[in-house]
Amino acid sequence: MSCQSPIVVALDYPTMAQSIEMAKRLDPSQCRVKVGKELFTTAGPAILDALHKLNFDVFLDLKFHDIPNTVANAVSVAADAGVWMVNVHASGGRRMMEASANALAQRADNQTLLIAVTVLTSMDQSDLAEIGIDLTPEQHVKRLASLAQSSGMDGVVCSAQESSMLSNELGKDFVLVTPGIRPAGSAQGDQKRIMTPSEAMAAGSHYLVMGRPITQAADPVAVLTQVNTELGVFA
Ligand SMILES: O=c1ccn([C@@H]2O[C@H](COP(=O)(O)O)[C@@H](O)[C@H]2O)c(=O)[nH]1
Repeated sequence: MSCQSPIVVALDYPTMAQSIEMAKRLDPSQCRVKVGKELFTTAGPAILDALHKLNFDVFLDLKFHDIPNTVANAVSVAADAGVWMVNVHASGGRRMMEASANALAQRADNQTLLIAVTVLTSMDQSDLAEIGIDLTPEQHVKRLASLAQSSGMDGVVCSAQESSMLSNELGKDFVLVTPGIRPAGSAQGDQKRIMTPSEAMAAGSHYLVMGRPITQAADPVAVLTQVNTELGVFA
């Protein structure tokens, strides 16, 4: 399915039925979808097949973080399942990321994007300090994203607050996937480093992950349509 929109809707639900109910209300030409830990833990790989049958591009957001052999094999199985995008943690290090990138590169005609999580959008400087990292989020994101790029990743997950810096440092083709997207007036929740959809696109983000502002809205389709319209997706 060819999707013009940069929006990736996070289907964070405790049952497969709820996620499919939402997916059926959405149009795969107007958004992609993301399967994270909650949904995958309840539904397993069947959810990927179900969403593919509905013609969605699927981002499998399991943030793999383990020894190189384990992560490379997990990424390969995700590609077998036909997901559009899969991710690992950049903090797993160069050998883990290189092994994962090599696993996908060895596949004939690989179509799956492989990206690395830098600093979670729910974290600020005080959270980093508590785990022994005496850098600003921007400094740590820059370090991990540079490592990810030189380890063969197609891009990173970061906050849109770092998109402009990363776009300048690492080039416009390095894919920037940004959660923590909050339309003006929507609840911040547990996210610390946020931006509006328009600000994020202007900063250089390629894909905008949106969960609760869409899935918990009274009219999810109306919110998605409004964001797409603001971004000029269908102008
Ligand atoms: O740094 C990260 C990495 C992943 N996420 C995921 O994105 C969505 C965001 O959902 P909202 O409801 O829009 O906050 C969620 O699935 C997270 O697991 C992230 O937020 N930050």
